[in-house]
Amino acid sequence: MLNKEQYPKSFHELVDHFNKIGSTFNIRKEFENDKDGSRFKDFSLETKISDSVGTFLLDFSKNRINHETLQLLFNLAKASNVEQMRDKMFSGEKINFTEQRAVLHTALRNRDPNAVIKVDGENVVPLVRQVLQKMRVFTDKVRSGQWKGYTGKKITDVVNIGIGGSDLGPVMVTQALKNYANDAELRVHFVSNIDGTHMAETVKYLNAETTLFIIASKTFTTQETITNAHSARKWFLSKLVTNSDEKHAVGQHFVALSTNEVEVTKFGILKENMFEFWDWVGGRYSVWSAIGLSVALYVGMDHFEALLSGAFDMDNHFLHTPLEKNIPVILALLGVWYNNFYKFETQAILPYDQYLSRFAAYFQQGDMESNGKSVQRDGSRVQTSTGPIIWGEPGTNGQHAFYQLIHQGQKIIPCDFIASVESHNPLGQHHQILLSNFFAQTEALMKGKNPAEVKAELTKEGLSGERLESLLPHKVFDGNRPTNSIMMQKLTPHSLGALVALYEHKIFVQGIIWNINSFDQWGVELGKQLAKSILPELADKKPIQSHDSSTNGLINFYKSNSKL
Ligand SMILES: O=P(O)(O)OC[C@H]1O[C@H](O)[C@@H](O)[C@@H](O)[C@@H]1O
Repeated sequence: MLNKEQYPKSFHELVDHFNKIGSTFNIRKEFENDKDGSRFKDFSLETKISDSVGTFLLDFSKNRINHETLQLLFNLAKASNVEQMRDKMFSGEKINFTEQRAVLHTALRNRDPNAVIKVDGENVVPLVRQVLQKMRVFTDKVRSGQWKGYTGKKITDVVNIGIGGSDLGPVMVTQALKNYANDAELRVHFVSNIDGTHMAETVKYLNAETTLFIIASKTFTTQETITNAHSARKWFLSKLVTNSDEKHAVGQHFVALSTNEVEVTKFGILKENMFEFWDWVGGRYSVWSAIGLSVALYVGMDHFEALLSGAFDMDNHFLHTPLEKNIPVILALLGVWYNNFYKFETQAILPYDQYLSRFAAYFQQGDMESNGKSVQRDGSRVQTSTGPIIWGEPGTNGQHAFYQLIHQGQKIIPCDFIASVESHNPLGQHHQILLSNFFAQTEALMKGKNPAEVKAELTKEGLSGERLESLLPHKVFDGNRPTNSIMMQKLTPHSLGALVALYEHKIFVQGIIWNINSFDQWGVELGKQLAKSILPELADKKPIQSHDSSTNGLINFYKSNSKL
């Protein structure tokens, strides 16, 4: 039950509004009554983000909303102090109060030459720019071949060892910007999983003489990353000839991205080979920091900085556009409408772009680690639903996998469809076929197919009588399934930066409305703690009794069957 005092008046007005229209609202009917085509005009935004990013079109007309719904949602955003909290975040206030940290991934991509952003009285902008400059010098050296491996050869392969925010961003962005890279010259690989298979399969065909390892870890204490880093070093050292200078060789092949200089140095990585970032950069927002080094190596520093500029342009849109025209705010509010009033639990992100194949996976962490919370800022229990379950795959692959459920399942899945007008690979008719699917899916999800339409279709196919009647219900589509469509001109470093920042800000706005701290992640701790206590128990074959019967049973099964 909602506690009336906890939610602003606008929330309760939305409850009433939902009770009035929620169960009967039909998007198809709205379009059927939309004789002058105003629904698209009223519920879409064509916004030029900047010259370099270009125009984003957000069509949100295929949602279960009318003008009143939107107005009430904007009221909710205002009553929740979204604008004030946004300004606090950008100005470096410690809004991540459980960790007593500022939330300043936006400072990493601030391109204003005169910007001043202070944390504890210190302007962080010069620090950010120093690291960017260091990244430029380093990436230029590696890419040009000036940086040599221990036998004097040019680096051909980069292995980023990291997990969570120190992996997913670089994985997603290097994939997205593959067109800007040259795999014949320099390839990137990612090892995240503690499963030895990940490391073993990655280094299998690599040449130690031409491989550079990046150890990416904000804390430099993450078990998976540090274990993988030690294994990488062991593999690397095993490839050296007997009289090599190990320390020197490691120096040429291992660099670190971290906030923790002490641990980096302990590992044996020289300070000059450490690229620093700061505790006010959250792991899942760190691709804009030194954590993006693998991206910069792969596509070059100019393209990496273009990514930052694109994000900065979206930051400015978010900062300076009234809520009613603010793309991240609108996406966030639509999500709140479905999450808190319709009680839809999941949200699919469906890019019609092979380059964005890891985009949904990236925002699984971005969204679910940020807003998968149950406690409000004052420590009391949240009385409504919070972060959605995020999932998705690129179209058209998803169409042949899980779209059946989206079209005809009992669950309603609001979906974001993302596509570009132009393809980097205009192979024959491929792009038009891709886009025809992109357009068709949201139309089909909205319209569905009613029994009369199915009947007419089956009759035309020559079916009648019992066969027709028995088949009919199976071919009916309810429709009324909500979608957003986001279109941009082309997937470039600029537009990608803007797109990622757009989703980051969507997550931010929702976190503010739910009154939670979107910037800590205590929920990942418990499993880690328990794993640490279980590890020593796996050292021998002696059965254990220290857990519940299920956990004991599983551990003892392993122990009795392993070759310990
Ligand atoms: O970069 P690190 O410190 O290795 O952390 C890696 C990941 O660890 C945990 O899962 C969380 O804290 C994530 O937010 C983080 O991205």
